[in-house]
Amino acid sequence: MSDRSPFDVDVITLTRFVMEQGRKAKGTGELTQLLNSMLTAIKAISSAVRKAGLAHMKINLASAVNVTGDEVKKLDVLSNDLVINMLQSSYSTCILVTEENKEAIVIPPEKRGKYIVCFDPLDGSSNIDCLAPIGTIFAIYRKTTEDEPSEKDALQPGSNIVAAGYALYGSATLVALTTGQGLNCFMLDPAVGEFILVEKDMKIKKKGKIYSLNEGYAMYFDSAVTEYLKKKKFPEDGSAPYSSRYVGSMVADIHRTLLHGGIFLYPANEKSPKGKLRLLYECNPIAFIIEQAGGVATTGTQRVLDVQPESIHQRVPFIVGSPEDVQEYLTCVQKHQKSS
Ligand SMILES: O=P(O)(O)OC[C@H]1O[C@](O)(COP(=O)(O)O)[C@@H](O)[C@@H]1O
Ligand SMILES: [Mg+2]
Ligand SMILES: [Mg+2]
Ligand SMILES: [Mg+2]
Repeated sequence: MSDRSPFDVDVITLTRFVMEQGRKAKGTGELTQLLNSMLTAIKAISSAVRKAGLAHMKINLASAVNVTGDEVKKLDVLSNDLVINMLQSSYSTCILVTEENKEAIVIPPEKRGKYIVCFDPLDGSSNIDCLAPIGTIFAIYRKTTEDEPSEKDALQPGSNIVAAGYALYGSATLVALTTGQGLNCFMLDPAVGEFILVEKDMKIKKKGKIYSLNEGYAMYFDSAVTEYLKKKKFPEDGSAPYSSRYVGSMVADIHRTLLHGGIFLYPANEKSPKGKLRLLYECNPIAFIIEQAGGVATTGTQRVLDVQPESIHQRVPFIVGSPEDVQEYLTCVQKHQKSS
């Protein structure tokens, strides 16, 4: 049909994209199975997120808190169950690590595959009730040992990631996905129930004009963060001050940073000496994604993807974004390290 037709009859769907990547990699198809199962869970979560208000799913579970001390709202639990069930039935995973389960989940032998998935089923849960954007984050690793699968298999540095992605449930539902050959974005077409390729090989700007962090903790920030923020608000070189944007859902803040450039910070502070964000299912996947787009992700003292994890819910300080912006922050860190 002519390319002026309103209906694209050769549209690149995420399912098609994943199959093509799998063919190129001459793989067994197991990663394709895994990614398609993850996408089914994301579509179901997207549908639940959009119905939550009507289905009274936002009623807080009074007493429920998860292992990292977050109050667990019903949508968190539903999203967690969806991802676990879809991944378990994909016959491609052996270990699952999720924010909502204290222990790693060991897949029964008869359903096992070679992949480990670390995921945050619902990111930004404090924003569910006010209908602000929320997301899902995942990172996929290969099992590297022959012995019985255990939590240890998930304690790999982020540099071992095979594939990583996030879903953003905003004004539309978007999936950003990389299998290590660049970052691609797909938008859900609810009429078709498929994710359509909208941004190929996405790259972040070298430098942006937006900084993003929760300034409510300013009295707890260290001197490097305090100095960095002062430079953004009162530039000494006569340039315009940066804008401040903070949604409080990391996926939303990261996607804006990817699109417009700039820097996102969840640094260590007096109240949270390791920061708040978790290495395995928040910082590593986002760091992998940002590096695929030409950005930088640091703990302030080392590249995030080089951190050797010691426990599955460990937290790290997380500073990520445009290379020149992150470098300017690191210069402040080095200056204050020298003077301390
Ligand atoms: O409210 P704070 O301290 O600024 O923390 C906001 C951060 O907490 C989070 O909501 C933590 O993620 P979860 O909602 O998955 O626990 C991030 O999405 C967000 O960046
Ligand atoms: Mg939480
Ligand atoms: Mg989260
Ligand atoms: Mg979460």
